[in-house]
Amino acid sequence: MPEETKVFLETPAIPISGKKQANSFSASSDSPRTSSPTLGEHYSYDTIEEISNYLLSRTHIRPKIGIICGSGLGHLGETLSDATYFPYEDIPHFPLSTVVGHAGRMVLGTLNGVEVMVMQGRFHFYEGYPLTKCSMPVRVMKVCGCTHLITTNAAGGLHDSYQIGDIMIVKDHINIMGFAGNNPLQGPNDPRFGPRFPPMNRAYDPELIKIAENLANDMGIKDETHTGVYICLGGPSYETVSELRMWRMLGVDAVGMSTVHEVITARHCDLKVFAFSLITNKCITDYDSNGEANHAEVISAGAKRQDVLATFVTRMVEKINEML
Ligand SMILES: O=P(O)(O)O[C@H]1O[C@H](CO)[C@@H](O)[C@H]1O
Ligand code: HPA
Repeated sequence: MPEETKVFLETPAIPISGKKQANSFSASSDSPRTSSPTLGEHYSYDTIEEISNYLLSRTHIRPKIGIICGSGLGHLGETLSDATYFPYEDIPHFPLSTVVGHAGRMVLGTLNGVEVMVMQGRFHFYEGYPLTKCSMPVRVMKVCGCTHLITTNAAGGLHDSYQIGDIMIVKDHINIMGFAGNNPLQGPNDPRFGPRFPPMNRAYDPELIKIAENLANDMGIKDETHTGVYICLGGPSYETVSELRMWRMLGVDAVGMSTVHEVITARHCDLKVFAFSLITNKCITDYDSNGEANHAEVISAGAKRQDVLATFVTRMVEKINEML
């Protein structure tokens, strides 16, 4: 019997309570209550294991790479072979995706022969989910056996030279929500995930950044690919002209409402991280402009670039797989 099949058969099926907790902010019974309005429900290690076992007991895929698809970028999940699809509403303890362009499914399958797990849709703070909940699936990836996270997003291009459809490889972020006391690692720390005070320099793996830059060159998209700094704002309102000018002054190249909490959670549990933004709109930094940021434009820019992005991610997955 192939080793993979054996693992599948030997993985105990975990009884599922069937309880839905989407949009529920009450503390779970295995967590201490806190008075923080941003902390909400705490996911214990046991709960994360329960979710992971639910997924692994229903597929023979044993992923080493987790992928999060940003707004309008979920098409990648359709390109997997040997795929099992898990709608979020069927996964115990999972929130629901509420944003257009986020299908709300976890997919376990292979990308060019490499076993991966892909989130078609992520969770955002502005949906009403605390950051611990938004980034909980990253811990599920870790417990499922992943060693690497590729996280993608749609973002507004703030750097003058960025055009719609460009890719920005993320080299660093500004955790402005953390400045305001909102961090996904807030609350009790379980050392089985990671240390109380994880470092965040080199959060975006320098070797993976180099590999991605070379890959962009090989793919002939070097001129449309940049390496820059991402900021996650709380949303859902887009930014004012003054806010954008301020971020630009502070060294921000692309603006979004996601990713940073996922990366913090991933580094906390020692996943290697690669992230990129698709520039879906140019940030409006001119008071006289009649343009307005809108989500339809974001989705449509994603749809136009879905094939290039799928190739970019698939080839990154192959490169990472060679390093495993
Ligand atoms: O970051 P992703 O999920 O790609 O989506 C981006 O697009 C939406 C705004 O149009 C926001 O959710 C922003 O974060
Ligand atoms: N601002 C914030 N988030 C975004 C944007 C933007 O311009 N575009 C896509 N996500």
